[in-house]
Amino acid sequence: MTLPADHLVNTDATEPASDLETDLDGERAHLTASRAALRRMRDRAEALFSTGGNVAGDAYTAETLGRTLARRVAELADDPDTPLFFGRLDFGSSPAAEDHAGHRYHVGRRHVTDDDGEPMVLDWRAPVSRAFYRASAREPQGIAVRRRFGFAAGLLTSFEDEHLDRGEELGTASRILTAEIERPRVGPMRDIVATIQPEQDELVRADLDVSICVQGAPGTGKTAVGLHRAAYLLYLHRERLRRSGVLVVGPNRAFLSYISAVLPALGEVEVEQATVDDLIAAVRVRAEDSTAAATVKHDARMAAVLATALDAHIGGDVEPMTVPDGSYRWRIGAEVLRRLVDDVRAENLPYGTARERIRARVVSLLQRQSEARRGDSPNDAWLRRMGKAKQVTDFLDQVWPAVTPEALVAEILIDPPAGVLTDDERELIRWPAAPRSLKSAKWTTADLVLVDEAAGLIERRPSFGHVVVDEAQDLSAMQARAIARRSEHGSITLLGDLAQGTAPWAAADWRETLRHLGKPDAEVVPLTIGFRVPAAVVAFANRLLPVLAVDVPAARSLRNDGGLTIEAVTDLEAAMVDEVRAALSYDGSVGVIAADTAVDGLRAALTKAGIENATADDVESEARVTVVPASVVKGLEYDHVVVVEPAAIVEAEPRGLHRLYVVLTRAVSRLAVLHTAPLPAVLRD
Ligand SMILES: Nc1ncnc2c1ncn2[C@@H]1O[C@H](COP(=O)(O)OP(=O)(O)OP(=O)(O)O)[C@@H](O)[C@H]1O
Repeated sequence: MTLPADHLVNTDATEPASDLETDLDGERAHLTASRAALRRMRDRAEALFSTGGNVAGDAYTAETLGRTLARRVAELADDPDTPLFFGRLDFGSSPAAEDHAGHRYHVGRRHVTDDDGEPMVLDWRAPVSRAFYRASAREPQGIAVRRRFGFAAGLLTSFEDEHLDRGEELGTASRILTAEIERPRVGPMRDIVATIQPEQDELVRADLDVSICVQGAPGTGKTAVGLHRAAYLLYLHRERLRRSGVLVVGPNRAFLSYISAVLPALGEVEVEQATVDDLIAAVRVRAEDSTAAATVKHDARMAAVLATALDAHIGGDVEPMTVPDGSYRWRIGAEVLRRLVDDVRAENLPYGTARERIRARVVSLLQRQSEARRGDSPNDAWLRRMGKAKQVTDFLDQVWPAVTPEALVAEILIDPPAGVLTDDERELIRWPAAPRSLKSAKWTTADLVLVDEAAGLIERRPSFGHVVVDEAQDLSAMQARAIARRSEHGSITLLGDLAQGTAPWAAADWRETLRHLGKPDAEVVPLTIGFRVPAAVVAFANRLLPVLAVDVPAARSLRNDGGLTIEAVTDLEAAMVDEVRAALSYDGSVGVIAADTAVDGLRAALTKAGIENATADDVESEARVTVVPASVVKGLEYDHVVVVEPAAIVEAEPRGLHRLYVVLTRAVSRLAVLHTAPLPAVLRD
């Protein structure tokens, strides 16, 4: 197929159109050959997978091999709608080209090799591919020509060349980049591998042991950067991260559904994605706190309250111990036992680990006596029996009693200790009555952070190799500590925007959050190019910034298209239905955003008008219209956004203006604001 010349974009005006078409045909042939090679790779992997069980010696090896091969088969899946490659690098002959001088590489989503093992497509994460994202006219990094490909429905339709060796560079003026950014959104979030920008790439390719905090205005690609960094790190440190794991933390389930397809599309299927509450849910939530009570429970001082309360369990009176053992009786004096407890205490272990350490030391003292008397070493069964001996357990229960996380939290909620909290704060969190049992306790969402903190004091938990935390401005100190416990030996990518902080405890400065996360020295890096929100909409939303009391760097929108309408109406539902109908005449998704309490009414109005609509967490829905409560819209985006009654959104919560800022920055193309009540003063003309 030959395309008309205007489909071809090329910075080299000296090249005649027919040459460009020949070039394009050559690229299409390479695409077809690469797809065929990928299919052969997959066939081979599948054949290995089906025989893997026979060749592997034992069941364990067979299972491990099976898992590896199954993942390999999944990795090699070819999606006909996503291009196998999106770029090409032609290395020149300058010294910077090193071993690649004169070589040409296609860059894509995964490695594809021909039957001789020669690369046909390089994975975007490979070291050579870095130049695709970073090379510039000023620093060509050995590249003579960088080519970007334009695709439509899986078909290669155009390309753009930058002769970096001749000082040509398109940067954000690239038409292929612009088309990608302006492509209508449908369904879940997509990957951005073809168009990662240099400032983003620097973050994506940061080393595994580096923790970073990214502060970026709405739509600057923070989420995209975090997910691509996870994929990059998994590629580079596959074995290490498979053992320890990679975790992505998002603000709510609607957001997690929205981003859930990005990593699998990049071949990464083994990343855990969770909200903080999911991550720490150890008890069933059956009640809600007042905001004031929750704010106390999320305060960092609660860590000290719990630690002190736990410490108070240690150190009852020590009596000498006598343990019967057949015809023998072993004795340990009080002084020896007291010293043993003090020694373990000085080791600063988690409480439960320390209790077991004391048990082990007592058994070892008994063992020494037995060896001296019997002349041989006791077996494992004897050691276990001594460890469980009533006298040993009684001693432990006396000096270091077992405590469960729930019991410890219940203790401080039944009678909040004085010392750290003010009297008012203690009354706020006090349970009106002690529950009959821990099972029947009316735990709240905020109690989850307390139970998790208590669990962390009692038992150390395994650390992920890398944790990506999105919308991190809303983390409370206690939530940050919960994440710190899960990333103690790993690194963190923290993503957020202080201006979008809506939680009562939202961060005012990143250093504080980083300190609670145990990464006080992580660099705070700004992202400043906006890929989502059109400039006119950004300008409107930015009028709120001065009243949000945060110090954040301004961003520049790459989008000069799009539209903004603000309309005072008398019938909100009718006006909303009209707006949605108008939006449906364009391509792309439509999001209606309103105060949480208004959502059901708006959905009913749409349904009555015959317009199919869905909720934000229903990603399977075919409906183009989604009605989203303002409280869950963070991180999401729609081509057309209809915001209904901003005043109600602002009034619904203490940080309502921050919420409105989030709501107004969800639009990719058009934003319509409908109101009956006056807009907040700063938004009025
Ligand atoms: N380099 C890029 N090329 C193309 N599209 C991009 C690029 N970077 C980001 N985008 C797109 O811009 C949109 C916004 O990105 P993303 O959701 O990651 O921003 P964000 O900073 O997390 O926003 P928010 O603050 O609202 O959560 C997404 O559709 C994303 O795919």
